[in-house]
Amino acid sequence: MAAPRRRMGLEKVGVPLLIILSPLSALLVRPVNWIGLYDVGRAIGKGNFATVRIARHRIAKTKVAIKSIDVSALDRENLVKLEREVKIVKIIDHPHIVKSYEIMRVDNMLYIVSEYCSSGELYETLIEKGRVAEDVARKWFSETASAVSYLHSQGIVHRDLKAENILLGKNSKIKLIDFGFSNFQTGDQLLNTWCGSPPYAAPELLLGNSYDGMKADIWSMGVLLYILVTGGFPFPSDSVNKLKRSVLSGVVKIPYWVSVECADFIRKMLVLNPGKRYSIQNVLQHRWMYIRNDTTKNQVQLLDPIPSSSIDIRQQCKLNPTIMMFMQQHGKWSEEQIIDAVVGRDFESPIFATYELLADKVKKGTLEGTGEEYPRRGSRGSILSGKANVDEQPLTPTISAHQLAQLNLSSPDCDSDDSSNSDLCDDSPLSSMEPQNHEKQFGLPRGLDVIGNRFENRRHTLCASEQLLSPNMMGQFPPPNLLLNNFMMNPPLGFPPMPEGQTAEFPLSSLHPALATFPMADYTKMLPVPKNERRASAGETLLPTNIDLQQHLANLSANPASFPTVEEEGRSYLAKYGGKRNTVHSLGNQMGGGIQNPIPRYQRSPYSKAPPAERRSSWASPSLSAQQTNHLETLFKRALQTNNDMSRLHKEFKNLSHGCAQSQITNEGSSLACPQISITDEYNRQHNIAPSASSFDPVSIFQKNAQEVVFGQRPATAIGFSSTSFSGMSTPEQTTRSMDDRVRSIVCTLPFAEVIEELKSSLNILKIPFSEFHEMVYEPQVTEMRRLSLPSGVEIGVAVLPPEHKAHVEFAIINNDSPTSEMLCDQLICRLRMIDPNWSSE
Ligand SMILES: Nc1ncnc2c1ncn2[C@@H]1O[C@H](COP(=O)(O)OP(=O)(O)OP(=O)(O)O)[C@@H](O)[C@H]1O
Repeated sequence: MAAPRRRMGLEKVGVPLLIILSPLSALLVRPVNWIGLYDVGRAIGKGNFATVRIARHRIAKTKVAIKSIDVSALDRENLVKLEREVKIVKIIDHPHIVKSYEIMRVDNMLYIVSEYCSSGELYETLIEKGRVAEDVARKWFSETASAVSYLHSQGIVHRDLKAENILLGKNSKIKLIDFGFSNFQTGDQLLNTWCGSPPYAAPELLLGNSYDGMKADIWSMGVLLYILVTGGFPFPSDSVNKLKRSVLSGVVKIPYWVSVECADFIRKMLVLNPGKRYSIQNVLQHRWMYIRNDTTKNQVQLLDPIPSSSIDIRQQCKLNPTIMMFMQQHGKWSEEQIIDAVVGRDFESPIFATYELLADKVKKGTLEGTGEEYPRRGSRGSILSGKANVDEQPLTPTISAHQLAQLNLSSPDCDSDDSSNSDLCDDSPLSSMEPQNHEKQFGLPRGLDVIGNRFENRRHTLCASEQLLSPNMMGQFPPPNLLLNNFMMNPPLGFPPMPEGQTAEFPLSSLHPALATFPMADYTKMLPVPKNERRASAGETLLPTNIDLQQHLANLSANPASFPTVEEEGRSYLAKYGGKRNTVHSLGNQMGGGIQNPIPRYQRSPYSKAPPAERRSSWASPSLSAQQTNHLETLFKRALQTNNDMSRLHKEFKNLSHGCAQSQITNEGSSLACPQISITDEYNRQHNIAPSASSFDPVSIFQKNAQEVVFGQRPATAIGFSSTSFSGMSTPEQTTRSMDDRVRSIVCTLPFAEVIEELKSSLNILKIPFSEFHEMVYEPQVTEMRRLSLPSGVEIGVAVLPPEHKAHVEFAIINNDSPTSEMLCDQLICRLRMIDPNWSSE
């Protein structure tokens, strides 16, 4: 039963501060809710094997986050990862990476103490607020890029970059966390271990190839930026196989509201071929990062090169005498002890952590105007002389111990400043734990009733021995897809073949001699575990290797499932979570604890807050229902399985089209919602097909390249059959349409802006309200399109299109049969013709 809820202050520890600080008394007296020099409060996060709790350092009075891991629950791969994480967090130091202060090992538990970020995960913010404006995205993304740049410059790859691993600190400052999958990578070295979260995984990882971890990080950054500016995943899918297929199709659909520069930037990061994908240097230099002056200023500041070893620089500095004195008084440590720990960067010593926490406090004091310079760790010189290398005259005005005390040693009662223990004395059950040993308090899996509701939906990163693919999912490989097959048989540059056996990337023995005796796992041989063990992000064995994939493709099932559209995902997401602050995950660890969340994280699409108008990706192509789309897709796939027997497909489409006339297969009852072939803009671009080319014959393209037809995944995408030539504009979901009399087109020779002005003023004169939307046409370069949307269901699109680069204007009546709409279109066309004698019709 959960302990009674009551507010809990530090005084509940019940042991005088000085006694607590004595190392001896710490051994003898172990109050119920502390570890080392920290008073521990509620849980603020939960991973697969870790629980993260807020805590407060007793001397510095700084809030910290303590990640506790029960090492005895880890298998050897996770043990290796944990030790690697420990090694990496000790050496990294960057303003946009969560700073670690201390590593504690007590019995079976390992504790990582780090800077506390008060504003939660970026992911939660996105779920709460939906997509963000590009300016905000730019700030967050550039801070992330700055952190990644630093890591790469240190030869470290993160390998699990995602919105869930980005926290927001004070002033919405980005702080990167979770180095559980990080590793070192030097030169041209390739990595083999599968790490990360499927929606963020680079294609080379999805294929199980060796990969360049830095380029894989860039792919994840591309996904991150996409999510920031669209609120949805670039490759929405409900299984890893579908995700893989979607990623490998090479199609990245970017909603019209995303700026040209940003769309270009995203595409440069989401390049299939890692050899051609942006590097972090390219990322930092992309023009989108410098669009606004005020942000540019920030960028320069943020992206200033961080010294490759900031630690070296620190070591040239002196220890801050005030802090030293303060520590000697309050911590009862000798000068030598402090110097040894600080200069030696002994993360396993509370002295080092105390110094660092105090130094950061003082630094904060500087920011608040105390004039103090950043006090740094001491130099070895003082140790050689047997004396602290402490300035008699401290560096620039140093705050006094008294000031420091005032700054940091606020009352232990709950208050609102950083040093407050308000989070420690919350009324969560953990704060009022019953007396028990600290292992129980920290490490063992607890029921969610104890942890608190926030974690019901907590997501995890998957580890090596966990798995994502249920046997079911493994059986759902798609039908032979030409693109995918080609890709695998002839991997493009930079996709080396999968090695026969994979090896661990980190020498076990360098972590601990005993680890060298562990047999290494052959990650390729791991078996799938049941579906209910699925995790949100995946470890080494979660995806089949290249070889597995080919095997699966050879044995592929004839039962392909369909893609849900983003719209569908968004709808079901909203229906389930209705804009509430919810994060979703599949909880539980391998040891058996936890709750199963019904929806894996990669399945979700936080396509939440865009107004309905914005969710429409194509201005004049009404959507088919999910069922209709599924049906059409099934027809298509069946045709593929019968050796491209298109005649049957044609026949079936014809039947479907008949139904269409009676509005039986439409959403809106409009004949325009009849099934049509959707051939993406990417397809057209690749094949240099101009939208107005009369030779464009979707049927023959469909027949010849049936396997290359990409089924859209976004709203308003239609697939189907049409035998007439294409007419009209290329939209993100370019749809072939018949020359329906409900669609009128005209090509003007006037400048784009003038055409728009004329249309708008005509509508104003006619007192017809309209909404104006800026959209992008991919034709073949990205071109701006303006859409005027009338409540009566008339949509007007204007774009300057090649080859003549003239303003194409298209009028479509999308959801009514009213003759007034047709008259209105005629009237508007008439006005355009009057002002443009050189107009032509399409
Ligand atoms: N420094 C911190 N400040 C505030 N919250 C934190 C901090 N570190 C971690 N958290 C919270 O705890 C959660 C789990 O932390 P972390 O990702 O490091 O654990 P993990 O075991 O590696 O998780 P996973 O299994 O998902 O990889 C985070 O998502 C975050 O919400």
